[in-house]
Amino acid sequence: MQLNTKNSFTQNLPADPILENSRRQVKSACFSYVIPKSPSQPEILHVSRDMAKTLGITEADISTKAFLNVFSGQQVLENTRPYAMCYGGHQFGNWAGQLGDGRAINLFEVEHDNKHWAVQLKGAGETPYSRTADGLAVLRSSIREYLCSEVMFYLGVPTTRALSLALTGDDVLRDMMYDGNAAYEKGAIVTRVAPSFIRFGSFEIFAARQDHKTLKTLVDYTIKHHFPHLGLPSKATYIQFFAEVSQRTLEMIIHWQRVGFVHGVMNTDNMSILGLTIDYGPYGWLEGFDFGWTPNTTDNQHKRYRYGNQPNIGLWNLYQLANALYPLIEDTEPLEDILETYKGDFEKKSLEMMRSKLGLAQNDDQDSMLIQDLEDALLLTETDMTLFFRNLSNFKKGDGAKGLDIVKDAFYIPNDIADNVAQQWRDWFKAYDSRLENELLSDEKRKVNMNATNPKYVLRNYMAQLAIDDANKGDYKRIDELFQLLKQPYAEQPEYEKWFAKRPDWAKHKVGCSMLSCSS
Ligand SMILES: Nc1ncnc2c1ncn2[C@@H]1O[C@H](COP(=O)(O)OP(=O)(O)OP(=O)(O)O)[C@@H](O)[C@H]1O
Ligand SMILES: [Mg+2]
Repeated sequence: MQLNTKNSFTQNLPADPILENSRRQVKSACFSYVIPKSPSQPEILHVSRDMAKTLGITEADISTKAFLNVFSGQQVLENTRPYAMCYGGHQFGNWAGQLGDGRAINLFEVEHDNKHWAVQLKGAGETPYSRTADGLAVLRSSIREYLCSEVMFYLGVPTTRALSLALTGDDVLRDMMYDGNAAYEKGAIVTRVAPSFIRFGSFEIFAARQDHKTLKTLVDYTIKHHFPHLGLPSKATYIQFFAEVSQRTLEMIIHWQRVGFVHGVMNTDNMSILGLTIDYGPYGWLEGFDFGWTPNTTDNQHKRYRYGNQPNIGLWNLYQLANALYPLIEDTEPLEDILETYKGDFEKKSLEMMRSKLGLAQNDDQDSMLIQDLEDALLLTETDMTLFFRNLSNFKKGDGAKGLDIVKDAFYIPNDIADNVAQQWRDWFKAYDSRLENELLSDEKRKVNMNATNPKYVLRNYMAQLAIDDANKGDYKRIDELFQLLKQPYAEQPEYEKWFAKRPDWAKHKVGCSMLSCSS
């Protein structure tokens, strides 16, 4: 395996001088050197071929001992030096102090085809940032992270990627529902890839410690390496930097809303500075369309990170980042303007996104009303988001009276739609139908456009759980089946039609399907 490795992060940023792998507060440094734990019986379960190719890893490389060793933490490549990054974060609205890579270990960077990637193992053992935990990850959460990050990529959502999923051969103790029933589970490692894993919390930690020198070093590094088009460091450049991060964050969240993805733990330590979805923990996919839904049981009470609140939380998190950058800018006004812009852009971009889901290429002043009425109707009875929007593309001009039949499959209890609900839907379809009269595209063309924005297949919560249940029994075929299916989430793929269906009844209240804890 010939990788064109680089070490720009460690070469350009201050290192923790202590080399011992013990838990500690790390000051004035962006990272600590650390060696991954040696797995006792590593095994590669799945590899993302596209991702491998992007890094310059060939098909032949994938089956080598070197590939297994490097991406299970067994072997450190020559001329590379693994490290864990220091960051802090606001968790559920409160400053949590130093967090850092407690179980992520960066291996190296790779340059290939003029692109620069950071490669890291998640679950490869303890680091100075592990606090009270073990640095490990279990198979169930690793399958979820591995599949979902690649699925998001194929859905066109900005995201960190995954290269491989490996078993370590070691058991890991977890109390999955935090109810005193701890049990051993299989340990696993996901190799993650992104241009950078720097988070909002990477900056917050230095601002909180009033270490403005290291803060500036990290901001300048980030701009030079990841936002080079913004130019040399200056106050104006820092403001531009914040504006671009805001924009990217908003764009990412609008994509989440489009596909029905609920992140589940939008703490500032889980916000990428590049606007990539990061940390696939207790995330979930909407089944019934519901602004109030979150899969994360830890957040059950306040539902801070519910579907409908994600854009607001994006803004809240950007406030924290603005506070962290303030010492370098010393002027609140431009930062406040950018946050105001986020609010306006959010309205604009949500409307654009919903228009595209409805196949509306023209602008009409009444569209926000039409969309509001649709959202009201979707909330009346449990209505599957993915099925609804996908089936809506079969609607043809003049179909007003048939609308309900066209989307009927999306209702969880189709035979039990109350008269007033049915009436509300009929009214909505009538309005939609007359709105379509302003559209210039043919029914066929509109359908093509809608199907490019409304996925036919997503990683439904129960689908990942089926793959996990099989994997816990030693059968890994379902991981590959879902991987292959979700590489083309917008394509019809008739051979996979069985996955174009509502959540089955058994999954409604099952742990791992509708409920997820942070235990991973
Ligand atoms: N098993 C663990 N061992 C050590 N540290 C952990 C463990 N699980 C979580 N942490 C740490 O707790 C903090 C919050 O955890 P969170 O669940 O957001 O992250 P994560 O899933 O471990 O990682 P990432 O954000 O890199 O995807 C992070 O600092 C993380 O490294
Ligand atoms: Mg995290």
